Amino acid sequence: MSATGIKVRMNHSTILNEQEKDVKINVQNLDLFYGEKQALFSISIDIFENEVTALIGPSGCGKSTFLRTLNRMNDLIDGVKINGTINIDNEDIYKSTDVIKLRTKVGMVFQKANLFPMSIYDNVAYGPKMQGIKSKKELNEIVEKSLRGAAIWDEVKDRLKTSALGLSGGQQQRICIARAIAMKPDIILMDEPTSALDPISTLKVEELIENMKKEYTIVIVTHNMQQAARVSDRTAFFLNGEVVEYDLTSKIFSVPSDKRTEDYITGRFG
Ligand SMILES: Nc1ncnc2c1ncn2[C@@H]1O[C@H](COP(=O)(O)OP(=O)(O)OP(=O)(O)O)[C@@H](O)[C@H]1O
Repeated sequence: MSATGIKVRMNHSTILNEQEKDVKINVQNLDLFYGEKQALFSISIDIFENEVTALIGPSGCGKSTFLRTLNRMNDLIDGVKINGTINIDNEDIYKSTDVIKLRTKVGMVFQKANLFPMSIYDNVAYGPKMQGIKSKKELNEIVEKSLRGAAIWDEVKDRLKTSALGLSGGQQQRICIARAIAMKPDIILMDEPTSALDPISTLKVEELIENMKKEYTIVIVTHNMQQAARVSDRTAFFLNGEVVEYDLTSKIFSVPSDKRTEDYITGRFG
C-alpha cells in the first residue's frame, strides 16, 4: 500500500528499463479548441513504446479529447482547431494526410462495445476485408490470431458464425479488442474500456491489457484509480485541459509531486 492508500503494482521492468525505452508518441504544446472553447492547453508529453499509459482526471478535464487527437478522431467534429504537434514514430500526424493509414496504425476501443450486427467471425474479419484481403485462409488466420490475442478464442471458437451480439458485455468488449488487433496496429487507444463491465470481466480485460503491451503501445482513459494503478506503467493526471503531472504510475500513486494530484487520487475531489 502506498502513502496515498492506493495499491501500486511495482513495475520493476519499467524502472529498470527506463533508459532504454523508445518514445512512440511525442506531443508538443498541443492546444485544442471546440469552436471558441479551449479544451486542451499546451500539452507536452512523451508516450513510450510497449508501455501502458493511463490518463486520469475528473469528468470534463479533456482525457477523451486528448486521446482522440492521437488518431485524429477529432477531425470528424466540426469547428475543432488544433495547434502544436503530435509525432508518432517521428512523423507529424497532422502534416501527413493519410488519415486512413494513421487510424490503421492507431486503433481504438470505446467505452461501450460497438460490434456490428453480424457474426463474431465477420466482425473481426471486416477491417482486413476492407483493406483488400480476400484469401479465406489468410482471413481465417487473422481472425484466429486476433481472437487469441484478445484472450477470447477458447470461449468463441465453436460459435464463430453466430451473432456477436449474443455474447456477454465482457466478451463483446474483448471482440472489440480483437477487431482492433486484426488491423495490425502499433498503438491501441482505449476510452474507459471497462466502465460498462462487471468486476470479473474487468479483471479479464485488465489482464489482457497487461499482456498486450508486449506487442502494442496502449493509452487508456480510466476513471478507476485502482485500474490505473494496476495496469499502467505511466500516468498522466489531467485537470481543466492541462496535464498537471505525468510520471511513472508507481510515483504518481505513492509520492505525487503536485498537491492537486494527491488531492484527486485520494478522493478529495473529482
Ligand atoms: N464535441 C464537442 N463539442 C464541444 N465541446 C466538447 C466536445 N467534446 C467535448 N467537449 C468539451 O471539452 C471538454 C473536455 O471533454 P472530454 O470529453 O475530453 O473530457 P473527459 O475528461 O474525457 O470527460 P469524461 O471523463 O466525463 O469522459 C469538456 O468541457 C467538454 O464539454
